[in-house]
Amino acid sequence: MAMRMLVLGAGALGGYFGGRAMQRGLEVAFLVRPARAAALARDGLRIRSIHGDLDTPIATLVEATPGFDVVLLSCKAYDLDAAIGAIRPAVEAGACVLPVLNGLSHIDRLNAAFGADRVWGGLAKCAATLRPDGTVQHLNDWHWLTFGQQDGAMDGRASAFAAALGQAPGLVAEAVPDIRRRMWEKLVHLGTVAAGTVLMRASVGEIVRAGGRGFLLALLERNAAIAAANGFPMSPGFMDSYRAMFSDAASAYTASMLRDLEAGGRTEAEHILGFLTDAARAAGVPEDLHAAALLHARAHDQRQEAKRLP
Ligand SMILES: NC(=O)C1=CN([C@@H]2O[C@H](COP(=O)(O)OP(=O)(O)OC[C@H]3O[C@@H](n4cnc5c(N)ncnc54)[C@H](OP(=O)(O)O)[C@@H]3O)[C@@H](O)[C@H]2O)C=CC1
Ligand SMILES: CC(C)(CO)C(=O)C(=O)O
Repeated sequence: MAMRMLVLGAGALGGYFGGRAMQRGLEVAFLVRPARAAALARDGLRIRSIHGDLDTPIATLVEATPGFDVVLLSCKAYDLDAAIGAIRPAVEAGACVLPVLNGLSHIDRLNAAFGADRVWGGLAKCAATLRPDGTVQHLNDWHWLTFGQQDGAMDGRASAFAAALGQAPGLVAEAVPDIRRRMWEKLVHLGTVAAGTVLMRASVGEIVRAGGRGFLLALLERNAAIAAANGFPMSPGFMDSYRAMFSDAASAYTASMLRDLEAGGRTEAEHILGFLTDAARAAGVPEDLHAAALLHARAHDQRQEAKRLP
């Protein structure tokens, strides 16, 4: 019998991974709020991607029901409390939660709500955005969904879910025994691109061409030092590949946080930059660059909330 997946949210990542899971034969329903439900009923799910477009009607729910194996949690961090309430009926009926949120601190909140045996670690290396017309736009060729049970077990439902999703262009799903380390690696990567591109309001290439390679590499080194202080040193190979990425003068790469800010949306500043600023302070790592990026995003969020954006 096909595995059943409930996706909370049909935004950029929820829409992308949910659509790919449908293509792989899983039974997928999207738990959405009324405005998105109405748009999806009218237009269906539309994905535009280098790995193939998708236009399909989808099943939506406005209240979670029992009967799912996995809940893909794909809200922004600032919506987490409401999302926990929304998925509770599915999780209490037996589903596991696979969060794709960036950052780390949501795991503790999910554990407190549902118990660690129901909550997997997870991360997405996939750049996507929801266009104003509701289309999910995949932005590059990254297509990795990585997850794992927190106890590291490789014989449980996480492995079965990875096998059901498979590994093919468009979506490479992998269950791993060391998801905490993988999430720290993602945070070192994301913390660099988010703090760097948000603070400078420019792409990696634009920052490098403006003379900011050292700024980006300082952020990378500091994020790696924070991870190491928390028990997760980055490997030399990891650091070499990300030093190269953050030195590329031709790169158009930006973080989803910069896209949110430029679209006039709210940012996940506290969840990502606030966490890293606190973690830098606790680890004795210089915090000034993170603190400046946090302040910049916080100030934007205040204007955004007060509807004072130009
Ligand atoms: N986009 C990217 O490239 C990447 C994003 N991430 C991380 O993934 C997470 C999701 O990001 P992204 O997909 O970009 O975000 P989006 O804003 O595109 O999508 C989030 C969706 O969650 C929905 N949502 C929020 N709360 C609820 C709720 N209570 N019930 C139903 N739906 C809800 C929103 O619906 P509504 O329309 O009703 O507001 C929205 O559609 C973030 O933590 C981000 O940092 C990680 C890797 C890459
Ligand atoms: C995968 C990555 C780093 C893509 O930029 C991301 O998570 C984000 O921008 O939020």
